Amino acid sequence: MKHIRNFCIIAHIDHGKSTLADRLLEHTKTISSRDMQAQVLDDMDLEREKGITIKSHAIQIDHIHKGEKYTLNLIDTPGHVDFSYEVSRALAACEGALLLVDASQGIQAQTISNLYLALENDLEIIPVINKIDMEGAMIPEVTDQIVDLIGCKPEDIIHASGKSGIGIDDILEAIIDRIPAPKGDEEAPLQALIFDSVFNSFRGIIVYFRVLNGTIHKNDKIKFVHTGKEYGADEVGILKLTPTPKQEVRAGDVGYIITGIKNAKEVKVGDTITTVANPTQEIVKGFEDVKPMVFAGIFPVSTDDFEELRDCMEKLQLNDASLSFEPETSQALGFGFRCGFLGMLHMEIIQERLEREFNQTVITTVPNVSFYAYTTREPDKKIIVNNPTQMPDPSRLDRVEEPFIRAQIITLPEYIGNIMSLCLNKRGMLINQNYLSTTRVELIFELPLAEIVFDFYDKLKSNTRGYASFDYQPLDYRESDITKMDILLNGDKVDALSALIHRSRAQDFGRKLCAKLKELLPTQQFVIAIQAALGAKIVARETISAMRKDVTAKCYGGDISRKRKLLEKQKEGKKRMRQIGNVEVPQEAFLAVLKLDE
Ligand SMILES: Nc1nc2c(ncn2[C@@H]2O[C@H](COP(=O)(O)OP(=O)(O)OP(=O)(O)O)[C@@H](O)[C@H]2O)c(=O)[nH]1
Repeated sequence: MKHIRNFCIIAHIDHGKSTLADRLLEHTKTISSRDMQAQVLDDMDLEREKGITIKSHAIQIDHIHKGEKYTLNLIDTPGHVDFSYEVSRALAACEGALLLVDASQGIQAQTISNLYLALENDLEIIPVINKIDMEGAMIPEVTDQIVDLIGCKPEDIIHASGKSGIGIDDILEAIIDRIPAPKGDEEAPLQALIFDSVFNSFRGIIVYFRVLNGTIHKNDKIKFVHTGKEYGADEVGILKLTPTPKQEVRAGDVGYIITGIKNAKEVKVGDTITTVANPTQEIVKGFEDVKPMVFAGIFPVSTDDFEELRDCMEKLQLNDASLSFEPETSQALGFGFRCGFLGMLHMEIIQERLEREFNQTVITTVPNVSFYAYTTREPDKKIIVNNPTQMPDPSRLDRVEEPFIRAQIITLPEYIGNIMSLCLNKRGMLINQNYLSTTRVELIFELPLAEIVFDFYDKLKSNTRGYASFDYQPLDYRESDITKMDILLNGDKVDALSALIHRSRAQDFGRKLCAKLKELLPTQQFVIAIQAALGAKIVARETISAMRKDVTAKCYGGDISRKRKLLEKQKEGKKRMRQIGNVEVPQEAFLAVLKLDE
């Protein structure tokens, strides 16, 4: 165990984690140059296409240092704020973290939040200034920022470039010298923490764990403490580039196990594995349950596929413990699921994974945050509203509360004005303004979550020409004037298009939404009236006149790749469309809220 080091790489998004991981793997010959490809750990197609890490990835590196052989378990983690739950789980399996800071960008919002997560887990931090090969590298400035932030000495900071390979030896040496070896007793009863799992169509369910105490052997009879279920350890092993079977995995190490688990629900991330013969008395402290930030419905395009969709969602949940869902019925869309996501990017990824990995064609409905509502009859009883249809009728409604967040924005002083007007426009309040140096300022705002989940990040970027980073934490619930906006097509209310909105915005929102729907709904052989209503009051109206129908020309508004995708989908025989009354509604229309023009 003296020769094991478990570490992860944490950083703000795009500061170069995956590229640095590639260099570490290459340098230690974990991957031969023949197998090497850029961002080798990002093995999902989606990760490669988007150039972002979505999942944490574990891999074992063998490394000889001063004549002794070491085993280094590396866990690469995502940088985007939507995936910080992945990061916190990865941290629990490590004793140390490389904290990368891009030399041209300096410390950004997620550098700080990920650092705090690492410190909460008592990890040894190795600060690294990365991308020093870049022309815009500001090494002295970034050094000062890091020294200020973590209170280390300038000489503790390693200078590196994942691109050109500078500093890789120094990093390997620091991992071995500075990160403590794992503690634990190989002879004690088995205690292994499940930190991830995945459904593999050939092998079944693969569970990833970190052994804290004891040893897990092939063919051991094991038990999951939380569920109480017992299994045979058909295969145990370690995580090389591909899973590599072993006779045993000992305390301190990271590994995988394959058992005959059939039901995805039996595996819970954060659960403890022990043996039936010599069970541990202690449960490892698991992970906090994730709190979803955004809710939306996911419906099969054809109602017959509901059970199949449920099965796929359960399998996907194995690999993404932050996804939550429960059955929902919509008048317009039939049976589906109300799902909780960590953010909009997460929602998009889930939809894409369902389509790519599980071959499902789904419709996603208007996302909203979770509100609390109270009725006049029972003013103390909180009703959780994750779906506009759960909002009590206005005549019974006492009050509504909405979630607020604390946002931290780091930017250049010249953009303070733009950011102030953006945040005030989003019903935000400035709480603090703090100069980190003469060229960098940190702004703290309190904002309603509903105002930031959809397009805030994009707006922030465009208002600051990219010179702002952003992170947020949930704060509390505050009373607010939230109202339900209904959409009617030819006089029929379409529940899947309803939205919850602050009253001050409602009129304007209704008008824009009707205009957008007019663009997105295909013209049909009859007139379609689109109306927005607050209670019984119609606040906006648009009309689509009758015309001969041309599905692709109208509903995808000229976006070629979307159009091609639609055509492909149609070839497969399933359109992402729903017939509501006599109106055909394409997927895009359900998400029209996200595309409203300012
Ligand atoms: N010049 C230079 N560019 C780099 C270096 N390391 C990474 N990059 C570039 O920076 C971008 C982001 O790198 P990634 O390794 O994908 O960053 P990441 O932190 O893993 O991103 P996420 O996982 O999505 O958070 C890519 O375009 C890389 O080519 C470096 O050392 N020097």
